[in-house]
Amino acid sequence: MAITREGVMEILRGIRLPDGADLVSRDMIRALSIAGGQVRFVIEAETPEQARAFEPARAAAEQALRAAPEVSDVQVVMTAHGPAAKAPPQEAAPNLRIGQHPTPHQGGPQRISGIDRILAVASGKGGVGKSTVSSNLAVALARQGRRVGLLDADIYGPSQPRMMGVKGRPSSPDGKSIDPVTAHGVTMMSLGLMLKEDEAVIWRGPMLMGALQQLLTQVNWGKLDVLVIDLPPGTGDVQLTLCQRTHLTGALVVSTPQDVALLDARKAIDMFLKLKTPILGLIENMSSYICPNCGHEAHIFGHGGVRAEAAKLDVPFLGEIPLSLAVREAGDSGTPIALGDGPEAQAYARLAERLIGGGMA
Ligand SMILES: Nc1ncnc2c1ncn2[C@@H]1O[C@H](COP(=O)(O)OP(=O)(O)OP(=O)(O)O)[C@@H](O)[C@H]1O
Repeated sequence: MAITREGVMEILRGIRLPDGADLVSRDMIRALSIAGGQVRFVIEAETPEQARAFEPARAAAEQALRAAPEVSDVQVVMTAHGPAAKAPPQEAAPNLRIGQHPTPHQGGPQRISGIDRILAVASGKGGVGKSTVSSNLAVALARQGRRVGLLDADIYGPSQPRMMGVKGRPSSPDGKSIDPVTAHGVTMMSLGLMLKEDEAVIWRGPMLMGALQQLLTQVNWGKLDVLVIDLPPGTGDVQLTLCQRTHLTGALVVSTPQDVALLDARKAIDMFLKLKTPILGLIENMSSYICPNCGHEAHIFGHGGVRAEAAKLDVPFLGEIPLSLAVREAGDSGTPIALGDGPEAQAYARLAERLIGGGMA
């Protein structure tokens, strides 16, 4: 018989932290997944120091679960929040307004204080997996010890709250600045958290630019090694404003391998070239499909198109992410696949390693 969620929690209640509390009463367990006898979850500490102090508890949790007869394999990952405070579950300051006209701007692209690098994740075409890549890349970078922020700038269709499993409004201590939320070791902010569910954004360009400016400058990001920005698809106002006003380390362009997506990816690349934003590379998403039943590999959207395009345009090819049901399910359930250890998580770990190795993250 497989172990249940309650069974796992019961075992974890027995693991004492240095101050006598336990992992469950402290609400530190995230992304618990039980598949057959395999148990995986994340322990989310509040600071890197706390993560270090709680390491013996992580090891004890793994050992205690392994000893359970219904459990065949255990993986427990410890992640730490950035320095930003965890937001209380409800109520932002009622007088905080998101969506305003932008303030006048002089001079070239500005740096954001406390943030060392900014990566913009872009795509020419909608639905190619840009938001999925952004959240998973953020998680993979955090797992490799980076202090990571994730800004959902997909203002018309913010999907990061769902993909990162975050609910509730961020708080604002003074009606001007906004405390971001944290999830899976990543500090994050999305316009989706400031809107009521089902509320549509019906702003014109200037309001959009003002909202983006607020999200970049009024959020208490704390010290970050890297901020990942999930852009809206295409080549519109948000991209233009971001590249002109903010000092970006560079852009990562996500595409699926088929020609129609590549055509639009080329337009996005052309835009970044014109705006003099470095293109750090192309990522092929939904690259190949491995049937979970028989292991057959199928190339539903083709394969290798993005690598070939990168060679043609003389920009780096950063890697392939397979098309898999697990990626979609993980995104829908708010526990990005990069938290696990399967082939998709490994693809993201390689991508993160490559960016860190190149000084880009
Ligand atoms: N590698 C993958 N395998 C399977 N499903 C995927 C993969 N990547 C993304 N998806 C799924 O495809 C859908 C679209 O992905 P996502 O929202 O990330 O795309 P997007 O490019 O950000 O879209 P939008 O243009 O709406 O912002 C989601 O349901 C997501 O879970």
